[in-house]
This record gives sequence, C-alpha cells and structure tokens, in this order.
Amino acid sequence: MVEMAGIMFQDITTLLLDPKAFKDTVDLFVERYKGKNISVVAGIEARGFIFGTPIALEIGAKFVPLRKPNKLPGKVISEEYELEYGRDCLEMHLGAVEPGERALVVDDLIATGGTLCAAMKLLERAGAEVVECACVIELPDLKGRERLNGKPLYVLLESY
Ligand SMILES: O=P(O)(O)OC[C@H]1O[C@H](OP(=O)(O)OP(=O)(O)O)[C@H](O)[C@@H]1O
Ligand SMILES: Nc1ncnc2[nH]cnc12
Repeated sequence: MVEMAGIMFQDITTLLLDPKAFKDTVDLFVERYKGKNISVVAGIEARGFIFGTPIALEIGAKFVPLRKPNKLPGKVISEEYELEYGRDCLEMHLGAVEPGERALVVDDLIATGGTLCAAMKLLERAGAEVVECACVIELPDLKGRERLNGKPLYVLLESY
C-alpha cells in the first residue's frame, strides 16, 4: 500500500513482481470457477485485464474487455458511473456477449462498487447472466458490496 494524493493506494504491481504469488492468486480464482459453465470472463480496464485474461484462458472462457471510453474500435454499449470524484464510463463491444451466456466479472479491487455495478449492467443489457464478481482486494469500509444488488462478490482479501 502506498499513499498517493492523500489516498491509501492498493498497488497490485508488487504482487506481479512475484511470479509464484501472481500464479497462486490466479489459481485461487481458477479453482473456484473451473467447471462452473462460465463462457465469458469480462475484465475491467486496466487492472482487471491482468487477472481476467489468465483466468479466462485457464477456465476455457472467452475474454471480453470492458474499456474506458473511445478505446474500442467497433460498435459499443456504454454505462456511466460515479467515482469518488466525478464520473467515468465503461464500454463493451456490441455482439461480444450473446444472450444467455454465463459471465464472470473480474477486477483487481472494489472500492465504492461503482465500476463493478456499471460492468454488470453492460453484461445484463447484452442478455448475459452475471454469475459472480471477483476481485483480489475489497475495501469494506467503502461498502461497495452494497451497490451490487445482491450479486455475489468473491474477494481474496479485505483491506481496512
Ligand atoms: O469500486 P470503485 O470505487 O468503482 O473503484 C474500483 C476501480 O478503481 C480502480 O480503477 P481506476 O478507475 O482507478 O482505473 P485504472 O484501473 O484504469 O487505473 C480499480 O482498478 C477498479 O476498477
Ligand atoms: N484505494 C485504492 N487503491 C487502488 N485502487 C483504487 N481504486 C479506488 N480506490 C482505490
């Protein structure tokens, strides 16, 4: 954890420097989701890509990037969401997900929950069933879990 502009920033890049710790982290998710009939792993830009892609490969699911605005070249659907300061937006390629698909949403961290909430809305608008959201770290004091409308959230560690 490092302090950045008054915020205690949870920096997962140190985890990535340790190949065994990184692999063990991915394996914990793979063990949980393998054989659960998940066809889509949706990873949230940017840090959700780091964990989402190896999980998708290992469980045999496709990987769908949920990106910040104006990054995806094709037609997209968009969802705006509130940040602690201001607003942001996530986009997903139209047609990347088919109605009825079972999706897992992956990110590195849940803080206020706005990002995961927008991600779930995109997948549900495309007709997918969001099975669960998965993050490495939860900041429980920010009560992000309460914004997920009862959708299960699996995290590896809580940071207070
Ligand atoms: O639960 P929330 O309050 O919505 O915050 C969590 C989001 O914040 C961070 O991403 P950030 O928006 O900083 O973007 P980045 O990964 O591109 O740096 C983090 O990786 C999550 O995606
Ligand atoms: N404290 C924090 N550390 C890392 N990423 C974040 N995203 C939102 N809050 C964060």
